[in-house]
Amino acid sequence: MFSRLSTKGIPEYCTSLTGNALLRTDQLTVQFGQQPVLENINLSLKPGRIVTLIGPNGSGKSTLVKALIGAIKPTAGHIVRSRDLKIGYVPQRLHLDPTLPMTVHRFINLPKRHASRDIAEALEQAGAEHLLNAAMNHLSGGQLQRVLLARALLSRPSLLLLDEATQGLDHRGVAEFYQRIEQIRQRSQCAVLMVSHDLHVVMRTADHVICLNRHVCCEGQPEKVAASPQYHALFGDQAASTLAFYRHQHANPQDKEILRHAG
Ligand SMILES: Nc1ncnc2c1ncn2[C@@H]1O[C@H](COP(=O)(O)OP(=O)(O)OP(=O)(O)O)[C@@H](O)[C@H]1O
Repeated sequence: MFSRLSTKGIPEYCTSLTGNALLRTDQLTVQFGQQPVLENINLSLKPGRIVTLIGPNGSGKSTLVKALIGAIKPTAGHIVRSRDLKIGYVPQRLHLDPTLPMTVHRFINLPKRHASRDIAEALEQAGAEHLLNAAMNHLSGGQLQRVLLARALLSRPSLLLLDEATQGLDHRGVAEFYQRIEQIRQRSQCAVLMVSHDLHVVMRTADHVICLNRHVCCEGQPEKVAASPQYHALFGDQAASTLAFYRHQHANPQDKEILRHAG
């Protein structure tokens, strides 16, 4: 069923996938020197689904995302990917030389140029159409995230990977960003895997939540995860408040709409 890919640029530990998953990991394990960081991770990403990865600081979330994009080689296990998989990646941070003048237009055309029509469409989807000629080093945190999202969308990804893309945004910015991801998912039916610390928003927007602490502690639909002892052991008081929030929302569905608008 699976075969080694010979496609240039795809690491040899990645194999191809048939069936409806876009990407799957089998017993994925990463160690830095003697330090185990990820142990036996099995996950599956399917078109049109939003999967959120949560876990405490240092639990291996970014390492997992980097392994999925091929930037970190697993110590053991496999990454199994569909042949037509196209990944759009929004990094946690971007380090740009503040003395280097660069417009959004120029940044988005690095390392390769894109047609103006495609750039306009990606910026529009990311809510950044007005930023085309803005200077990169003058962008606010929220504007920069939208530009990074637009850049990731340019490849028309079948899988969008977001590593704490809402870091540093205020509540409203976080809510808007997640709404945008939801619209993109509906429009393109791409799969989304995002790393997040925004537990309330995660519980409201994800289809599937994976709780990571070197290994997968628990996973499933938000309600199941929010009620699990493993989640409570990891997140303590914060977990209790997300569960209360989730139950309140479901007991009062009219509040959902109010919250959606209030962010
Ligand atoms: N290149 C590396 N070399 C050595 N150790 C690393 C490397 N990258 C990450 N680590 C270590 O691996 C562990 C997991 O780091 P990772 O960044 O994946 O965690 P995280 O869950 O994304 O954390 P945070 O929520 O703080 O962003 C940490 O102990 C980190 O110090």
